Amino acid sequence: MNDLSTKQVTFTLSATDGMARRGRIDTPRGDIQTPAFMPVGTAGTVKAMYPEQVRETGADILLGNTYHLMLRPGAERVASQGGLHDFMDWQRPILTDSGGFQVMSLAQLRKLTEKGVTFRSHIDGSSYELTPERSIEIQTLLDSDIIMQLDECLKLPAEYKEMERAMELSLRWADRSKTAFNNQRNRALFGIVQGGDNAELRARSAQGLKSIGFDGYAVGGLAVGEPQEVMFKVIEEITPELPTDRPRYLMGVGKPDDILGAIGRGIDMFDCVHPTRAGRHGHVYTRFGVINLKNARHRDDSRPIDEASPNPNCRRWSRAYLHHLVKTEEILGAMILSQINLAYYQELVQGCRGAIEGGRFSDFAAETRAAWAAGDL
Ligand SMILES: CO[C@@H]1O[C@H](CNc2nc3cc4c(=O)[nH]c(N)nc4cc3[nH]2)[C@@H](O)[C@H]1O
Repeated sequence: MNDLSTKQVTFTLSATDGMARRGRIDTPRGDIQTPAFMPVGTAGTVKAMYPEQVRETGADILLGNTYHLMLRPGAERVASQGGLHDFMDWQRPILTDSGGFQVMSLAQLRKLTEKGVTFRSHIDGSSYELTPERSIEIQTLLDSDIIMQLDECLKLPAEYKEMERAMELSLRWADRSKTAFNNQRNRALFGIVQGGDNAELRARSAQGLKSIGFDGYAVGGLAVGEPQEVMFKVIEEITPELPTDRPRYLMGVGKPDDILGAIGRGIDMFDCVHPTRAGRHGHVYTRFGVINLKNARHRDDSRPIDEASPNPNCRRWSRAYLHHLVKTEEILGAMILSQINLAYYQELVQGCRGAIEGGRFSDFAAETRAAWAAGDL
């Protein structure tokens, strides 16, 4: 294992095309080509995938989830096993969220104070306290390469006063997170912009985070049920407020159309459970749009998913067989469709990277959307 303690995390912007950006994040465990899609490995596994299969789809980085790992098996236990990379045998970069989102969405009976959040586990009801300091400690115990501040993510729509309160609390927690991070150079700390769907609150949040100073800036508080146009409006208002020489990460997004639109509005990094969750539910993503393989119309269809796809799994089996696996809830169905969906997401962001380099992102986006619309599914 090389000495990770001396190398730094740095971002290099190599090309732009309108608001779209092409770059690279260098970390001690390898580099991340941006725009990047990060598969979600919630409990230390990208569901139904071997780590090497995740890599083969083209992923440079995956997500671990602080909330889930803090509950089971516990951050100290992962640390005693050598950290999350060795525990799951994924030796490339990992980004961990701070736990705040899942506390708000999964935990029971939580109490939010200035100090942090006390909550009861959704698994066994045991109680925990998550503070900005403890979240940094947990993510450091996991030996994560990119860690997130603890924040308060509000569901939308929300009242102005609520959005302001949560944004200002998140800013104070950003400051405490930065202090607790103690300027570790072998990993990065990202701040998270909050402020709901209010441009002025979002700008104040970005300004506050910039004055504290972070290695990257996430846009939080989105992909929480708001319409796509609301999400896009917030993004196009906030990205001009963010430093150009730091990565921008849109948390929890999204479907292919969301990702394409957000790249065109200046976002560099994405994560979403959608490709793997949809795969487990029989929905497969292709160049021609999404196919619901549960539908009976596939049961006699001998065609493969996409015979022109670079992914062998799109050519190997018939839709009839995949329909059968989905209907019988066979484990292999979840495995195959998760791999196909993750490979498609990587194909999409790889296409965006090349299009931005070639100054043809808007054409690429238009061609991609046209193929989705015209798809002979
Ligand atoms: C709507 O679909 C559900 O929602 C999630 C995706 N949407 C999402 N928005 C997020 C916002 C934040 C945030 O503001 N702060 C922090 N720290 N982490 C976040 C993580 C986020 N993930 C999926 O889990 C899915 O279940």
